Amino acid sequence: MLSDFDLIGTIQDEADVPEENESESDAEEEQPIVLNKEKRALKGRGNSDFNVDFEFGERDGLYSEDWAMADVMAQLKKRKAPTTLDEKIEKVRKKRKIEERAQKEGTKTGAPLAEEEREDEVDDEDSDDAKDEVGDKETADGDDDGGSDEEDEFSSGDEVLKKAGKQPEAFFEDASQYDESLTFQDMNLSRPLLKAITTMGFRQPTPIQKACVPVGLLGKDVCACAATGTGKTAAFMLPVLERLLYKPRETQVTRVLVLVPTRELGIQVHSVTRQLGQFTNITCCLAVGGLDLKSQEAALRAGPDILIATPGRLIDHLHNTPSFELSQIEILILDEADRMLDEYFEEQMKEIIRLCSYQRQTMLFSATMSEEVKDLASVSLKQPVRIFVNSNTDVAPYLRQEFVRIRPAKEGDREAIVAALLTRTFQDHVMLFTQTKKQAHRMHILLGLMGLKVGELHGNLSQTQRLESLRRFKDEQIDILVATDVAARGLDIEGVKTVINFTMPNTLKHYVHRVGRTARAGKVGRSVSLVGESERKMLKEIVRKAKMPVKARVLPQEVILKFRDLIEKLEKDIYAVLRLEKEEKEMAQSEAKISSAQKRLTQKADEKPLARTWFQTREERKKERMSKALQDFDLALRGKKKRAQFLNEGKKKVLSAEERAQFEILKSQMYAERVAKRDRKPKRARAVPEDEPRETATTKKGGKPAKKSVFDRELTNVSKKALKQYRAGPSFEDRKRLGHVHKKGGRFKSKAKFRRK
Ligand SMILES: Nc1ncnc2c1ncn2[C@@H]1O[C@H](COP(=O)(O)OP(=O)(O)OP(=O)(O)O)[C@@H](O)[C@H]1O
Repeated sequence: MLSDFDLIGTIQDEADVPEENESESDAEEEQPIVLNKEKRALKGRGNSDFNVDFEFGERDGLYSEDWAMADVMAQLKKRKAPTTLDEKIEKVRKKRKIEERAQKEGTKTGAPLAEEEREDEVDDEDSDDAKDEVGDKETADGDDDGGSDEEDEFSSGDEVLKKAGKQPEAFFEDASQYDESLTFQDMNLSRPLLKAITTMGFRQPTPIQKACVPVGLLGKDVCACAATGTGKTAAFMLPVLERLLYKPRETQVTRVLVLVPTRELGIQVHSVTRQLGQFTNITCCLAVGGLDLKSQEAALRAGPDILIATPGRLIDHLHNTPSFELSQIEILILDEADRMLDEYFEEQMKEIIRLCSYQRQTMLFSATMSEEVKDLASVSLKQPVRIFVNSNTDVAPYLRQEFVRIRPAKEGDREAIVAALLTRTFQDHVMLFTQTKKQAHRMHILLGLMGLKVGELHGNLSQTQRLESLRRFKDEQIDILVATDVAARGLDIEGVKTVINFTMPNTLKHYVHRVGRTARAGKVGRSVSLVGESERKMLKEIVRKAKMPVKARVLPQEVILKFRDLIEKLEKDIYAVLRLEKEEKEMAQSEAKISSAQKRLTQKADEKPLARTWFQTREERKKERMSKALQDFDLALRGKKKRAQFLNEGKKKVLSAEERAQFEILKSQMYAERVAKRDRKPKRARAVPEDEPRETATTKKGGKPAKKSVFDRELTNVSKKALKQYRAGPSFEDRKRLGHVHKKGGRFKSKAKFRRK
């Protein structure tokens, strides 16, 4: 039955998460019934991309990272909502309990059960778990027609070399092979760094650290790929710190820029950097959104050695913090490089790279790579070294991947299944990913009403709320963190045992990052993803790429029904919590209006704060956003009237469980379609017209002219051909086709006349 679902192992629902130190034996226990040849071979010799003998050093437990976060926490705005969401949930829960008790006392027979009893009842069903047939890998892959071009280009270094018998085109050198016996002591690192490494409990370098640190120390440009949780942060930060120590600053300027896609990741990288540099005098500053602008400005003016930033906030500072510029940047690092170069950050990244010094070392890191990274490597890096310790979309080495099938027309079961999994099987250290902020919020309320300890993390929250959720999850005050993809990349939360995907993520790469929040630093972890009919394609791809057995998890139908029933009964309470939230929000809004009006009355005209500037005008920014949004909808709606109807109606009415799930899936489909379309588009290097003004780091601030912008390099390095073509102007045929050629005396003008001088 399940064989047509392309899975190669089945687990009963009660199967629990293995203890971390049981990873090997557990893997043995749950072997797939049939392994294909490829997997048998892999099992026999271990995973060639990841050294299975490698062990992460034990942390000594004494070290705490709290001090490294202290100044960041001090920047948070202390504004607090009158009541937290959990307090509202508790209020509604209590009210419901009182009502139920009163009802029970009134009518002894036929009364609904108290909530705890309902939960117990559901828990008792554990023993009824169904067993199911399993398919095998051979069958699973039967109708899958091979990998994409991208996969070929970004498969592991060994594979590429074997296949092509030559170096990959865009890269000057491949250094994916590393010296396995290399220790931290062999790396020529200074004593303060070695001391910090020991203090942090790192005993031996991870494979990516062994491969990257020596190359980074040589000052070479690097494009590196290694699985999630394998220590990429230290892999780029150690050579950075060593180079700063080796070549001390002459003037107090910022020499290293690390760009990250999310605020939380910025805070984390900043904290790791401070820990690695704790016995040095290297200074490090964090400039991410959501934190206090003024204290960031002051810190930037002091010229910290290393700056860790998110693109938006960095651009804000570049335009509004006097005397802060990037012309002295010696090392530029893009962490999560494929994300940094995707369409979302495209314009901002162009602006930042343009303002960076030409003479710099550039390092790109991610667990997944994309065409955009390859493009940047070829246009903007100097003879980059390619270090692919893992292939492009490998999941973490000790991750056990499971999937729950959502049957056709049963999309509405998703909430019930997740609730069942979280109450019965995966009760703590769980991250639950949803596609939309709205669904994340709903799941927080729903699970909270069921008595679970839950928090949420997504872009609709204030920065204080976001960090508070993370802290509570790390401190084990909450068991489940419901998050959107904002938490999918880079976050290193110790002890996450399980990642649950409410729907399959946008793309395979998103999947790799989400499930990468568990099974980090050599530990085991588990992912459970709900897969509906329309998401099977991605599942097939995951199964095909998996190096460890992939399992199907089956929940008994009666359990799902019980939870559906429970959710239905809680619907009223969810509404009550949402209403409390709305009331509180409206109240806060009117208070804010009154206080800002009062402020305006008392403020003199010349006291008004200066408006901050941005590299795009308001109009341009709006236009860019609109064009992306339109593209989104255009793609999703092409020939799909049903979707249009759904979207139109969906906004107005209260959605059913089915519709909510469909909306989640639709969101990721829209994204995936857009990415696919973008990848299909032939890429052309941008040639800068000669008359287009080129603003550079130094000319902008009124200094001497800068040497070369990134686009100059594009012109000289890659697109010589494009430049030649551009200078030559459009060909005669092209102009004729475009109607730019006028007949003169019945004859076309000669070709030569249309060539630009
Ligand atoms: N040599 C080492 N020995 C022991 N632990 C290590 C070592 N290097 C890194 N770690 C730990 O491994 C964990 C994962 O590291 P890190 O966050 O840098 O991974 P990553 O590869 O950047 O992951 P992602 O792709 O998700 O961003 C961290 O907790 C880090 O402290």
